[in-house]
Amino acid sequence: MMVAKARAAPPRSVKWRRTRRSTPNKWSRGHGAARAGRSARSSSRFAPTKAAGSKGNASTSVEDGGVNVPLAMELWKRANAVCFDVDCTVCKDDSLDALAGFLGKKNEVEAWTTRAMDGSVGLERSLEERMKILSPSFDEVERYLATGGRAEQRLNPGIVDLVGALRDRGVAVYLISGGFREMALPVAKALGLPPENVYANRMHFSVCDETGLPRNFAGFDRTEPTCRQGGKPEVIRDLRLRHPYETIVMVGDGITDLEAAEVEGGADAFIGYGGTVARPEVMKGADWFVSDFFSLRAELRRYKVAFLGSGAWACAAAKLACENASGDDLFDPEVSMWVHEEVHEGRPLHETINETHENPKYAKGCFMGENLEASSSAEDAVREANLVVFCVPHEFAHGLCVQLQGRVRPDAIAISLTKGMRIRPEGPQLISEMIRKKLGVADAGVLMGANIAGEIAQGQLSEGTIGYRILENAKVFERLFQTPSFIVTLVQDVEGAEMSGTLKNVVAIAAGLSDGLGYGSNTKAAILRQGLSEMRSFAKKMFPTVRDETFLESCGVADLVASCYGGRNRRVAEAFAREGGQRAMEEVAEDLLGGQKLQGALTAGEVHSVLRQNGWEDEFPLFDTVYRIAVTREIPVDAVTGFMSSRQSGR
Ligand SMILES: NC(=O)C1=CN([C@@H]2O[C@H](COP(=O)(O)OP(=O)(O)OC[C@H]3O[C@@H](n4cnc5c(N)ncnc54)[C@H](O)[C@@H]3O)[C@@H](O)[C@H]2O)C=CC1
Ligand SMILES: O=C(CO)COP(=O)(O)O
Repeated sequence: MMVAKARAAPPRSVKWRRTRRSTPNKWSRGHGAARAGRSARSSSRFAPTKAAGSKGNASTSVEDGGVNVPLAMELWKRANAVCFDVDCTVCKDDSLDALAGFLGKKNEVEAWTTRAMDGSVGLERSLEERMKILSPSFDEVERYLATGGRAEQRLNPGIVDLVGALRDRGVAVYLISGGFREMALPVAKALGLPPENVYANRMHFSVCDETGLPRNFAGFDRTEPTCRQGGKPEVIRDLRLRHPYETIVMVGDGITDLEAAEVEGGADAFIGYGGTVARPEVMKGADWFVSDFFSLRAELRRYKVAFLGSGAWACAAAKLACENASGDDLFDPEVSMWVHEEVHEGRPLHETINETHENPKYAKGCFMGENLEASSSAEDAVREANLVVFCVPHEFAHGLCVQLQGRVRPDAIAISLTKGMRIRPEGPQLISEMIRKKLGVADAGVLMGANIAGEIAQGQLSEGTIGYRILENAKVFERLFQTPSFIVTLVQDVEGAEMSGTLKNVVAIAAGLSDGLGYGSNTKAAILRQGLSEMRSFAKKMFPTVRDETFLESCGVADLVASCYGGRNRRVAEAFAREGGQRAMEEVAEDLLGGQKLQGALTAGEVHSVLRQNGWEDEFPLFDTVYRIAVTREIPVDAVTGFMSSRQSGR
């Protein structure tokens, strides 16, 4: 939650800015946010980066940076309203300076503009002095606007696109100018903004008695807040009263813009713009200082995706994500992937992946896309990510989460593709829950479903189910994974989806045993039926909120069918049964899977520990049987159909 603004309206002197308070909650967000203090986090993205340099009439070389870039970026991405200053921000020049140039009074006026913008005199005084010097007639203003002052030629590079992008995603855009409406309205028009979104001063003109037409300058409207110091925050406070905006960001080049984010009810973040003039006081005080609008555009709503894991499913899912990320403005096109380091054919695996964009050991033939960047460091892979896709075999999940504690952006949202659970003395924990808690991410859902990796890598039609808590986040992941051949459905049942995906691996072992024994379709159907029933009961005992309907989705019955006919658990169990259960299932898996990991046998052991702890073995005869055949090997392989006799005897 946001903390209240500590500072009252700033005094006229510029000195207050040097003693800006430092707020401890670096990552807070929401309505009425106090601007945060300097960030303790540092990363290549957040550290000041060299910008292309100042543009327009700027003379200083500009560095991007700011006192709290991560928070400002976050607020920028979630802003409901953005207020732009006009002169030297949206526009390459100051309209009064330009009008002065047109009237041959440039030097006198410019000196007063600079004094207002760097804060050495109050805005009202500066405006008064400049207008005294200019004193334009109505005709002169009109002629200026029709010639040198044409809005289209005054706009800074990138602003039209930026405003368009903001409006496309439903962000309200306002112009708040310390200049005059006469100059600001054509600018608003050029940006496609309605006049009511413009806050600026108004000129008065005397009226010719004979023609009734406006003639000479007769002062300006002193009731407009924009004509005085503290006027911009006043406008923003007023916007908040009239609209339910949770987050408002101010963008500008001057002290009066910075001030808009310094007071209670003002903007939640201030982005300093140095593309025209880079003012040292503004650079010093801005939450985020940029030298052009392109960096704001690039950051807008961009999700940076990182995959944790590089096995068969991780690679097939990354292929979907890379395809979408490269063509959808919502995402940063570069997708990073953590690769558990190993040497494959004499080379570090991540190097080979970076060269070929394919994982030759775990997902041969699955070209993920040129935009995939593999790394052997999990920390590096997630550093900039705000979308984390977790897909490691479940036995490695806890270790990886511990390793990454405090290394993931807290505003990140995660999705787990891992099928499995964690057993603790106090009971089972969903992997998604562990991710949320250990990694400290804002939300974690799951993507489950009938997703045999090789088939998805080939582009065969498949379905997936996203189990979510927060719909908005699920929609982002839907957009990341859905393709014409991978159809995603959303269910508000993380526990149901994740438990289904986890438990079906145990049933798939039973199906493989049945295949290995040479039984036909009827026996396998009985295993699937019993398995589905036990999956549902177990899931509900663990998590009472689990919904029956979830088992009818791809993550339920469809995954069960796919895995019991086509999966690795089935295949390994079949081979195990053919050998008469002579070797441990892990050994058989090692022979057959070339390093890929079997989840079903481990899960059978984990599920059994819960059954034993609660005395539930009899209620779950299939799960119990799989454990005794595949894990402890205490009963023969052909006991797999024993659950049928237990039904007969009413067990
Ligand atoms: N393969 C599939 O068709 C599907 C798999 N899943 C699930 O996805 C999860 C990941 O499976 P896959 O991507 O298929 O992997 P995989 O089984 O194909 O490959 C094993 C992965 O584990 C990594 N690894 C080995 N030692 C490790 C260690 N000490 N620490 C961390 N990682 C290590 C390997 O580098 C490799 O990336 C599993 O929970 C699985 O059930 C879900 C749907 C489909
Ligand atoms: O989860 C899977 C399919 O949805 C893959 O299962 P296997 O690990 O048994 O291949």
